[in-house]
Amino acid sequence: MSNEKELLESSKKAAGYKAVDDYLSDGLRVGIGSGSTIKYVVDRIKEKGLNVVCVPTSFQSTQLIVDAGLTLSDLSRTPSLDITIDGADEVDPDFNIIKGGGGCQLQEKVVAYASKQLVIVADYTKDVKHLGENWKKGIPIEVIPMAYVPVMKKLESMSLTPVLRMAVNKAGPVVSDNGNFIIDAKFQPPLSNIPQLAIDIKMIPGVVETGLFINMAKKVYFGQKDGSTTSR
Ligand SMILES: O=C[C@H](O)[C@H](O)[C@H](O)COP(=O)(O)O
Repeated sequence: MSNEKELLESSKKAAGYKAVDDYLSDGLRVGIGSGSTIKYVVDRIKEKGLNVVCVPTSFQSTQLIVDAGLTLSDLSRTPSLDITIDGADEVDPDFNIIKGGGGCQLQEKVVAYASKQLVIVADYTKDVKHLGENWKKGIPIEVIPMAYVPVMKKLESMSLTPVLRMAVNKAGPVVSDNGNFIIDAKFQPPLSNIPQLAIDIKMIPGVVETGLFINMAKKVYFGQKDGSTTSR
């Protein structure tokens, strides 16, 4: 691993460990987010031997929980959660968040909404003044397949630049855990009125969910290069 990659990994680990240490205890019902930082949350839960019930937010998250030997549940059995810990692609000072770099934003938002609180864990590159400062891939938007062309046209009329997310080791588009497509709506920062933009995108017929998480997280941990964490 290059030095920069190592620093990034240790910052993810720092954030994941700190959130578990500060927020989790035996008996809690916990939403487990998705992405590379969440791996460290699961590692820490396992390391501490915490007796928690885990509800996943993706296929990847389910695998992490199962592989770690933690108790797996779902929203049918455990519809109310004490807390969800999840990653982020970017967080601005108003706690507007972009998620969905891994295409998991739909289940992540459903699980976060079922939780009393959402705690975000992220590396130092995600801590920004304006959304789009470091994250250049746009706002991930999950759409039903038959609607993707008109949804893209509508997004264009909203001054966004939509791109259908393509698979890497498969021909054609990425298919989400829910059988849908993902459009990445690129934008020129800074965005204005992000809460309204989130509503406007969500209102387009065919859109299932957006990766804009507004007013959902109250606490964010950013891992730093030296292995410490900052929070807000
Ligand atoms: O779809 C993916 C999720 O929203 C992730 O939580 C987000 O992309 C951050 O992932 P990572 O921890 O790998 O940066």
